[in-house]
Formats: sequence, structure tokens, C-alpha cells
Amino acid sequence: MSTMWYSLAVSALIAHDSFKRYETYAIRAHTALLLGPPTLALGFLGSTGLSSQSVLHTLPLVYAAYLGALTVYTILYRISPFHPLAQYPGPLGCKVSQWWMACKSWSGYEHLYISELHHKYGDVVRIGPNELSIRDASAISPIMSIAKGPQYVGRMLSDGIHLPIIGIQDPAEHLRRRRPWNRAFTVPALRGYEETIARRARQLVDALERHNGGQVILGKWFNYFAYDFMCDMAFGGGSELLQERDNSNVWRVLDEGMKVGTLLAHVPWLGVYLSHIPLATGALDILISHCRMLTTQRVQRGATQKDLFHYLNDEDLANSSEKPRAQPPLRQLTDDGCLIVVAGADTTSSALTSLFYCLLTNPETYRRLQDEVDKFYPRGEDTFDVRYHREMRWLNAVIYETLRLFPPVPGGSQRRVPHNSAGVMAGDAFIPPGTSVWAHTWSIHRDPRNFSRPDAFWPDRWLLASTTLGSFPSSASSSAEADGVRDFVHNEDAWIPFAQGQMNCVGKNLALLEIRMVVCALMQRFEMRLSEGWDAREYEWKFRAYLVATRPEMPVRLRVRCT
Ligand code: HEM
Repeated sequence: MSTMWYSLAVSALIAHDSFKRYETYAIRAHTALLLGPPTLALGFLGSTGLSSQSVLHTLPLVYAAYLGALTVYTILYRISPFHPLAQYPGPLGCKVSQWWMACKSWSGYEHLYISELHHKYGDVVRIGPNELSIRDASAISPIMSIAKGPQYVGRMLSDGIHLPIIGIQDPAEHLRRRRPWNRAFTVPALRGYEETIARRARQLVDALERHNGGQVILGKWFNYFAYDFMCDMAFGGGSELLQERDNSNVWRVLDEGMKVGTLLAHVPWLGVYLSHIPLATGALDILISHCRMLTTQRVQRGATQKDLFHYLNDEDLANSSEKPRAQPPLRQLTDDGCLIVVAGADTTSSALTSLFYCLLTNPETYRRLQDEVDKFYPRGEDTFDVRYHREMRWLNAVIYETLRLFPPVPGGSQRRVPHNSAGVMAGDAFIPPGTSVWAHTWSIHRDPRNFSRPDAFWPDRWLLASTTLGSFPSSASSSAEADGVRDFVHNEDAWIPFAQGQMNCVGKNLALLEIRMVVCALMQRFEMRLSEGWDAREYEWKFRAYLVATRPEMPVRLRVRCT
């Protein structure tokens, strides 16, 4: 009998080592490692001549002892000085289990929690048993060159094999999958989407005009706009929220699905298990099935215009010498289709809502932008003619500053150092193999070592520092002095709302184009102000992160301009 207990203890040790070494999400491997040894032990007991009743009585004890030993080994190892991340500080809960951060993420304030941890522990914090968050700007570039992390396995209820491009961990496969995406966002391709943006933005303006003198929840309208446009742009149509409103609760499903997805991002293995149970995750299941349906319909229907799937389905290569070896599998296309709505619509709507929040709480900035829009697009001038965008320095400064202060993906990007590598140096930190690591956008954007007055909405900083947006204006310089900013700090490398490097946001230029077109159209047509009685501080309090930031309802009064 004692030999059996001893063997069980050793088996638990071996199982712990296998989990640690291979970190597999394969359900068969989990079953074998979790249930195999105690089942064998019970078989052994049966063969010693023990009655089946005694074996049955011992059964719970054997399983409990084995799983208990496995749990104890795991916890002891994670908090021991032998763990590769032992040198990095962090809360005990984070070191012990990923469930700690999973629970924190449910509130939507994970970005603030991690920011607090950085204040308390410094630039490198252990936020999971095998996970680090880094606030040091010099670490951004090395982190962004590492392969993607496993969060999307859980987030997308993946089987661990099929994933949208954003979650592909093998760099060579990511590069292969990225090629059609890159073709879809070249300058000529972007030009092809301008008319669709303009059509939807016109529809937005018309719909808002019907509320002249009244109150609207502006963010909702941006949701409708962004979703309708993204469906046009990706699938060649399929949504009319601007016309019909959100009767089928697309956005509620999206918000709820993202919440569940955020929890699962911390425990990817659970996402793999739930992917085998139909409707186990409610909204997330509905969201993913809906996106799969849109993609399948689009692929079966074929192209009616040069939409995103024109490129993702290699239709653009039909007459080219660069012919693909084979048509992309439907599963690959539907996996990417699931990403498009979240990556393309939710983020852009979040950015637009935050931008108008910043404008409406900063009347001077609002007025300057109004003047700039009136200068380039006086009444009667087509705001959808994008040729002036580059010259609109204040508009660009306002956009950059909004994305700094309220990044639509506040947590940033996760990467994972491959198990079979030698580790990576990121800034001063050594990141051992098998470690997931985040460059924490929220903390980096609000670090005074990167940006003066980091918590203030101060678009002038972009003019002050500008190399890309124009020359250094003397008026901005004096306003900095008046504001008491003597040692002006501005580190553009630390501005990462779209991440950085080859695996960054491929839709960055499309997003900026959409934002500029919508802002110009709305500023030319309307005067806006926040509804009286609404506490503007609510926006910051209720700005939550479920991968993409969910924004509180912001009531706005608007009036059609007479000029
Ligand atoms: C303001 C709007 C947007 C923001 C702030 C934003 C931000 C981001 C971020 C932070 C990532 C993660 C990159 C990484 O893992 O390092 C990402 C990835 C991605 N975004 Fe965006 N995004 C925006 C708009 C868009 C739009 C309009 C599209 C168009 C469909 C898009 C498509 C994608 C795709 C496909 C990826 C995955 C890229 C890859 O892994 O290669 N995004 N985005």
C-alpha cells in the first residue's frame, strides 16, 4: 500500500513537470496527466486482491491525494526561489494562479489594477505564475518582436489550433497569414474604402440631424456607424444599424462576449474546454457564430466590391503572377472574420467616443478644432475629400492625444517567449523562455518619464514635439511655459495604441482615416455640448477594459450649425 502512495506522489511530481514543460492545451494530455496515475493506482489495488468495495471506498482518497499533491507541488514551485520569475515582484495571488488576474479582469478595471501594481512594484511586475507586465518604454520594441501570446486561445474559444491572425503564435505562420492583410491595407486599397466610409459617415450625419436640438447618446451612434462600415468593408454589407437601430442587440452581445472572452484570456485552457460545449459561454458563442455566418455568406456569395475578403480570400491574386498555391481554407477565413468586428468596429467606435468626450470637456480644444475644420472645410466644402487631412495639425494632435489618454486597447499586446528559446532581454529585464509578457499600454502612456503631465488631455504636446505633423509652433511653445512645463518630455516611441512592429495593428491607417472623416463631418455640421446634469467624471470612472474599452453612455446635446 505504501508503495502505491509513494508512486502516486512521484507521478504527481512528474505530471507537474510535464505541465510546466509543455504547457499543452490538449484535452487528451490533460486527461492522461490528471486521471491516468490515480486510475492506474486503483487498478493496482484491485490486483492485490482487495475487494471491489474497498477499492471503491479508497477511490475518492486516491484521486484527492494525487490531485492535492499536484496542486501543492505547483503552488510551492510557483512561489519558490527556483521559479524563473522568482526575482520579479508581484502580489502572491498572481504568482500562485492565473485565476487571480482572471477575477480582477471581470470588473473591467484590470488596466488600473496593473497600473497600481507598477506604481507599487516598479517597471516589471509578475502578474501571473508565468506572466510579466512591463512599463519600461525601452522594453517595448524587444517585446513586440516576440511571438504572440496564448490569450486568444481562450478569448476566441479556440481548439488551440485554429486562431484568427491576431492570436497566431508561430511567427512564420503569422507572417504567412499577414500577407493578404497587408495587401488589404495598402494605400490604393485604403483609397478604395474611402467612398464606403463617406457613405456611412453621411448616413450618420443625416441620422443625427433628425435629433437637431435634442439629446443623443453619441457613443451608440458611433457603434452603429463603425459596425455598419466594418460589415460593408469586410463582408460587402450585411448590417444596417444606422437605419434600423440595434434591434437584434448586436452590441450587447459584443460587449458581453468580450467580457467572458477577457476572463478566458487569462485561463486559455478553459476556453479550449468550453469550445467543445455548445453555447457554454452564451454571448461569446453567439458573437463568434454570428461572425462565422457573415464570413461564410460572403465567401459563398463572392465579391461585389473590393472588400476585405477580396484580399483575404486571395481573389485579388486571380490574375496576378503571384498566384496562391491553394485557396485559403474556409475555417481560416471564418477565424479571421471573427476578429474583424472586434478589431475593426469596437476599437474605432471607442476611439471616436473618447475623442468627443475629450473635446466636449475641453471647450478651448473644441473651439480650435472647429476653427481648423471651418478653415479647411467651410460650409459647402466636401468633408470627405481627404486631401487636407495631413495638413490638419490640430485634428491630428487631438486624435493622437485621445489615443494616448484613452487607448481603445488599454492592456496592450501580449507576447510569449517560446519555450525552446534562450529568453529575451527587454530593457533591463531578462524574460525567460515560456514567459508571457505585456507592454502595458495604459501604464506606459501615463508614465511621466514618457509624457509631461501624463494624466492631462493636452494635444499641444504633439505640436510641441512634432516632427511628423509639422514644424515647432511658437504659440505652442509659449503655452507649454504658461502651463509650467519646463522640462518637456515627449517620447513618441512610447505611444503604442496600435502596438508596434511587424505584428502590430494592420488596420491603423484605416482607423485613422475613419476617425478623421467622421470628426470633420460632425464638426462641420453640428454644435455639440454635454447634456447638463451629466457628471463628466463618470466617463473616466466607467471606462472599462474587456480587451477593447467599453465606454459609458455619454449624453450629448446637438444643434445643426447655421454658418
Ligand atoms: C483606433 C482603432 C484601433 C486600435 C486602437 C487598434 C489596436 C490594435 C492593437 C493594440 C492590436 C494588437 C496588435 C498586437 O498584437 O501587437 C491590433 C491588432 C489588429 N488590428 Fe487593430 N486597432 C484599431 C483598428 C483596427 C481596424 C479598423 C482594423 C481593420 C479591420 C484592425 C485590424 C486589426 C488586425 C487584423 C489585428 C491583428 C494584426 C496581427 O496580429 O497581425 N484594427 N489592433
